[in-house]
Amino acid sequence: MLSRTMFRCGQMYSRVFAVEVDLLTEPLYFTLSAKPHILHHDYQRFFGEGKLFSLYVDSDNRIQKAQTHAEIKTKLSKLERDCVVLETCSYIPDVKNSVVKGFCIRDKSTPGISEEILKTFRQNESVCVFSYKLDGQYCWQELWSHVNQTEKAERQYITPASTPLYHPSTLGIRSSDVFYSKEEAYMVLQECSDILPESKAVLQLVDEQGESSGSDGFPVIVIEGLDATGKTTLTEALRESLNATLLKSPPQCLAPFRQCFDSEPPVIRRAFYALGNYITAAQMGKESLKAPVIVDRYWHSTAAYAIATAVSGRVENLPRPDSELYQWPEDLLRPNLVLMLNVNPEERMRRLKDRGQDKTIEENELEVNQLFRLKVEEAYKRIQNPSCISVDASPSPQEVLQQVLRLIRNKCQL
Ligand SMILES: Nc1ncnc2c1ncn2[C@@H]1O[C@H](COP(=O)(O)OP(=O)(O)O)[C@@H](O)[C@H]1O
Ligand SMILES: Cc1cn([C@H]2C[C@H](O)[C@@H](COP(=O)(O)OP(=O)(O)O)O2)c(=O)[nH]c1=O
Repeated sequence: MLSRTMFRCGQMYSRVFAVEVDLLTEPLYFTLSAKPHILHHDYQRFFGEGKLFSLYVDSDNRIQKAQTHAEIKTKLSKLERDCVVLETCSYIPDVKNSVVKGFCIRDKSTPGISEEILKTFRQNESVCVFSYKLDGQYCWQELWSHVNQTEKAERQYITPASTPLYHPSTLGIRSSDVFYSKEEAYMVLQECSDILPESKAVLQLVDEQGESSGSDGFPVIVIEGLDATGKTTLTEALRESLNATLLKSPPQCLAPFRQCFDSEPPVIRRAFYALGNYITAAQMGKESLKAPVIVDRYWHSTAAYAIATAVSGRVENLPRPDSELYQWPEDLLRPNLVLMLNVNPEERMRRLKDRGQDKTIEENELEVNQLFRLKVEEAYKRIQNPSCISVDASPSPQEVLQQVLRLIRNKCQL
C-alpha cells in the first residue's frame, strides 16, 4: 500500500504538494502539518468547494507505476463532464526521484460518481487516495477509504507553501523522460519485455547494430524542426546535391514498432526513441566513411519533445537554460552540424493542411496546444554540445536549400 512507501516514516510532513489549478499560472503549493493553520481566502476556496479528492500513484516498479498512472488518466478523462480533474504531484525538496504524480478530483456530480471510480483505483496497491475537509478557516487532508470514508482519523492540515525555484515537473525528467546513456534506455525496455513483447524485438535490433564508432570521415549533418517545417523536402534535396546518404531517427527498422510504442506511457515511449538514436548513430558511423550523411531528426527531437511533454504549463517552467538536462549523452555520436528549420505557426499550419496526412498524437497536440509548441521550440534551442543553428525555412524549397548548402560549406569541410 502506497501509504506505507511514499508516505513512510513521517515523510508526509517533509513533502510539498503542487496542484496545477490553471496551466497559465503557478501551481497551488502546500505542505502538511499536524497543527491547524489558518488559510487565506484562495486556499479556503480551493479546498472548501464541493467534494475534493486527490490520488497519487507510486511503486518501486517504474513500469507498473507509469502504466497505472496512464490508465487512471484515461479513466479520469472520461469523467470530465461531472468532475474537474487537475494534475498534481508531491515531492521532497532537493531529494532526487522523490516526485510522485497524481490527480486532484473535484466531484460536481450527485451522487458522487468519483467515489465509485476511486473505490476501484484504491484496490490497486500503488494508489493512495486522500479527501479534503474544511472547518472554518482550517482545512485538512486525510486518507480516504470507501469502507469507513476515512481510513485513519489523523488530520494533516493544509499549510500554504512558497513557490519553489524549479517547477516540480522538471524534477523527474532524468531517467523517466530523457535518458543520458544507451544503458539507461536499454534497461527500461528490458524491464517491460514481459508485458510488451515488442521491446524484445527492439532490443535485438539495438544489439545487432552494435556500437557506433566515431569516424573522421565525411560530415554528418542533422536537420531538425517541428513537423511540416520542410525536413523531408530539404533532406531529399541535400541528398541529391551532396551525393549524400540519408538516414533518419527513429530508423527505418523501427518503423513497424512505432505505433505500438507511441501508445505506451512516457517512460517506455521515450526509451524507444532514445534507442532509435543509437541505431541511427551506428548507421551514421558506418555510412560517413563512404559519403556525407544527412539525418532527419536525432537527439534534439528526442530530448526536446520529451522535455516539453514532461513539463506542464508555461515555457517559463522549462528547466533553466544552463540545466544539465540539455546536455548531449556522452555515449551518443555527435554530428558535425545540427540545423533547425523554423517557419511561423501560420505557414506551418498551411503546410500541414496541404500535406493532408495523418498526424502523430503529439503533432495533433502541437496544433491544439500552442504552449506545447513553444516549449518544444525553446527546448530545441537550449540543447547543448552540439547546439542547433536556426534556419529560416519560410522561403521557397530552392532558396532554403541554397541557404543550407552555404551553411554546410561554411561549417563543414565539403
Ligand atoms: N520551403 C517550402 N515552401 C513551401 N512549402 C514547403 C517547403 N518545404 C516543404 N514544403 C511543403 O510543406 C509540407 C511539409 O514538408 P515536409 O518536407 O514533409 O516537412 P517535414 O518533413 O518537416 O514534416 C509538404 O507538403 C511540402 O511539400
Ligand atoms: C525522432 C523523434 C521523434 N519524435 C516525435 C516527434 C513528432 O511528433 C514525431 C515525428 O516523427 P517523424 O518520423 O519525423 O514523422 P513524419 O516523418 O511522419 O513527419 O515523432 C519524438 O517524440 N522523439 C524522437 O526521438
